[in-house]
Amino acid sequence: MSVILECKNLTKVFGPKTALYGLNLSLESGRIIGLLGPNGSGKTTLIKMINGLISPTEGEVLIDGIKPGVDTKKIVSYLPERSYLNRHIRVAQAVELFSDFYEDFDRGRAYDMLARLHIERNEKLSTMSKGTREKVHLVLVMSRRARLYCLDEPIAGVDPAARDFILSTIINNYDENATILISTHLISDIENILDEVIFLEYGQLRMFSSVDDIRFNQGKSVDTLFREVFKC
Ligand SMILES: Nc1ncnc2c1ncn2[C@@H]1O[C@H](COP(=O)(O)OP(=O)(O)OP(=O)(O)O)[C@@H](O)[C@H]1O
Repeated sequence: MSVILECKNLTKVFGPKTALYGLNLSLESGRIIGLLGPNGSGKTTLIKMINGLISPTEGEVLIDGIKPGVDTKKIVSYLPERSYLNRHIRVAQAVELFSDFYEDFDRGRAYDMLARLHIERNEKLSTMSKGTREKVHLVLVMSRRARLYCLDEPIAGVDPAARDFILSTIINNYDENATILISTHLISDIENILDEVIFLEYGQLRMFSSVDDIRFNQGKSVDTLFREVFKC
């Protein structure tokens, strides 16, 4: 398996706050990885640096061996914490936008997922509920044939019944050689699809483990372990 993401001494300082301290991490292709940690532990900061939205203060992040930039945007599909889609457009226009923007976008895949979620092509984003708008953005992001997907809280606003559907859509639609990095607080909803988990604490790597190791060697669910490790 090849390494798709590498963080070397990755550090981000915002004024008096250090959001990430010398993070060293190496993620292999073909895995679904949960990026977990309490509020303020650095998850979004890491995802933003992978996507080149903010630059490291020290150290570096490499995607398939290269620094974030135009070339990495071709292989990384990113779902931000808050949707940037223009609310005045319709679903079909959002699909066209992604299709024009990304060579790896699969329109058929997007329309298939939208139909299964009962989302009409003609509907305006402004008239949708927040959760439905989030589903549209996730569908667009997952309809790319990317090498690395970075999903920042993908199911936070989605009802529990739709969560299962969305998670199965995620696993059924991604190429087996791709990697998915998912930041979430909804651990019990998501842990069944994860291969590995990263626990961040105060901007540092507290643990990086396979889910099988947590289940079989420690005899716990990831959710239970998280609650024990980060007990307030
Ligand atoms: N633009 C910024 N300016 C100043 N401080 C920031 C900025 N962005 C993040 N931080 C700080 O960096 C730390 C990490 O924030 P980050 O958003 O990465 O955490 P998180 O793990 O994603 O949290 P949550 O689970 O609440 O979304 C926090 O202390 C936060 O206040």
